[in-house]
Amino acid sequence: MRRIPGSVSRFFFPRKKSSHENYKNTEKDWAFPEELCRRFSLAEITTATQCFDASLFIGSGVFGSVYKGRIKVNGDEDRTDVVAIKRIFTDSERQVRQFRAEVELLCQLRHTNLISLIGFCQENGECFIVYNYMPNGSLRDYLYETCNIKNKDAFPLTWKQRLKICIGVARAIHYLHAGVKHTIIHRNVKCWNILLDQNLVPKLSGFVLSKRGPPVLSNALIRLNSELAGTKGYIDPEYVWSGQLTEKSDVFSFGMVLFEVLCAKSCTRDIPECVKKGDTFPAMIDPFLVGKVAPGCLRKFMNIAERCVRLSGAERPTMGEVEVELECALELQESADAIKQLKELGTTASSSLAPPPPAAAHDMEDYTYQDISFSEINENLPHIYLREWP
Ligand SMILES: Nc1ncnc2c1ncn2[C@@H]1O[C@H](COP(=O)(O)OP(=O)(O)OP(=O)(O)O)[C@@H](O)[C@H]1O
Repeated sequence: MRRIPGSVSRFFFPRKKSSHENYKNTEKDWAFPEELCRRFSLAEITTATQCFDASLFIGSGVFGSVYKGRIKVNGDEDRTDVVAIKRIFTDSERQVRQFRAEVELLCQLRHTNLISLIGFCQENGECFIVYNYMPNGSLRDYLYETCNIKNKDAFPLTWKQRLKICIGVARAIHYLHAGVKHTIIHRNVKCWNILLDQNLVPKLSGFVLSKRGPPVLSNALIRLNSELAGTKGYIDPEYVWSGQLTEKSDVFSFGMVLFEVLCAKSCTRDIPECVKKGDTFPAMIDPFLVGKVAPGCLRKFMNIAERCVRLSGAERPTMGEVEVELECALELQESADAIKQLKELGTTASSSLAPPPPAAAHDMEDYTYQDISFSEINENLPHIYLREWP
């Protein structure tokens, strides 16, 4: 049985010493296919970020610091585009390798629900990745890091907005697993890596840990022997035990995201605390959603989430199945809302001569959940969230 290194924090990496000291200055050794994306100069990056001015700093993650910037993307001299520039931490050879791998991977992918790579820069020992700027930040901000919310008008996200975000992310992961020549396993699906554009369209990001598998030829699961990497709380326990990464590892992490979306709580911190206290469903559901989610839709959504986080990968659905079932959950919500609205219109019309204005979903009477049995999911909650690490 594999053991996670003692210093478990957000990420798991076995540490490897750099094999040669000069790794930062190897930009010339990188035969990067430049026709696939722009290579920016360090001067362009410095100008774009006004010398990394603190006012343009967006935030920092494990792999680098992100700045908002303005840069000339096309040849047009007068036009600059708003971008996000990640200044990669380059303390080790591993980080430089990961930077190159992310650039090489992202420049070959195109999907509405994936973050777009605009270009990169590697110069003077510094590495940068330039992405499309996402004005609405990350899904995490809207669920449980609400102090970071950029657009207060969009908070709290409605249930249908959340469902559409989940469907978009499921499409992106399905594309990675089955829509490209070589299957890609993201390995770090989490709410922080789901960015939202101006229309709240989700864009999956954070490809630094992604792994490319063999060509997609059959329905057989891709199994990659890979060193352990991911984020605690989202990482597939089967991958932790076996060291074998499969597409189902992304399915597990996505299942955790689904629970976070429903509860507006973090699966690494808040949900385990609630479960320890003995909280159960439906009390764990985000209070803003209670009564707004149609019972049929809730049943379907919880069923998908519960199957995604099963201990055995073989028992989890594929991302294609998850995508279709989430679309079905959205249809269930829309048809329940339509029926309820019609009923309410009928009641009001019969008690008044003037035709009432159409009721918005949030004005309608609340749904109730007494017909749903939560016992199975409630029994499983400790197994899902209070798992002992091997
Ligand atoms: N393209 C982007 N547009 C707007 N904001 C972004 C973009 N990419 C990242 N950010 C924001 O920059 C901050 C740092 O992001 P980064 O991806 O480096 O780390 P993270 O997602 O917080 O964590 P981790 O490194 O653990 O994945 C986050 O607040 C993130 O939402």
